[in-house]
Amino acid sequence: MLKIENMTGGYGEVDILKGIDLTLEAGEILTVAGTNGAGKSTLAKAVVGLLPRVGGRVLLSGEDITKVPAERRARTGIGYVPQTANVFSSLTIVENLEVVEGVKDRKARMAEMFDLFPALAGRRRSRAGSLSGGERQQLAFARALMTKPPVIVLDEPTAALSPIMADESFSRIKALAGTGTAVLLIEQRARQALEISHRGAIMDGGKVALEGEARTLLADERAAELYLGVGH
Ligand SMILES: Nc1ncnc2c1ncn2[C@@H]1O[C@H](COP(=O)(O)OP(=O)(O)OP(=O)(O)O)[C@@H](O)[C@H]1O
Repeated sequence: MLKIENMTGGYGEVDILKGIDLTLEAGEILTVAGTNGAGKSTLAKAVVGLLPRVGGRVLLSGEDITKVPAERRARTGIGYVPQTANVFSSLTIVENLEVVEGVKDRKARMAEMFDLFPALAGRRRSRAGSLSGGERQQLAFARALMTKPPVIVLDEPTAALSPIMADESFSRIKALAGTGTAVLLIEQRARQALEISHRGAIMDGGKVALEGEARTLLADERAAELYLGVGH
């Protein structure tokens, strides 16, 4: 579904990404974990088309989309929920969903989103600016799902959430993958993320330091010691 080949790039002249190869199948969750500054968010931006300078290739269903602008990627295939939820604060929840472009059968899709995010359903006429951080994150997630993208990139979706809300978020992500969506999941809560993932990649210094089946990484002592933290 998604193939990243020898991806390099950064914000200026310096390469933050130093040759990343990753693949993601339909219905698969791939957790990308790693130390602060390893380049996880930069990788997410490169995949969705928001990094100023990118080398290598990104293929979506076999099609080279490396040069496709971010807006078109968003409309046709790759949903993105950035670290800081991008919602329109002055618009209501419903309006935030109404303004997403490229949505087929909008009414039915909005109903599905309210089923998936009951907390939003109860506040549909509230302005996004009045929502809690967690609710805003859910709204950003719902906005990204409106077009039914085959691939979704989530940049630390649980960062602003309480442990209970994070659990809910992980369940939702798992259910989403169960419907066939491919999920690239960047997470600080690496252990929990790997527990719902099929595969994992651990980044260090702009490269993939370790990659494999999620359960293998969870059992890997070196991964645990260096990257997954004790007690997480
Ligand atoms: N907008 C930017 N302009 C210039 N450099 C940036 C920008 N954003 C990030 N960087 C740099 O790129 C490197 C990788 O940052 P990135 O945010 O991708 O790491 P990360 O693995 O997501 O870390 P974290 O877990 O802290 O979010 C860091 O050295 C950072 O300073």
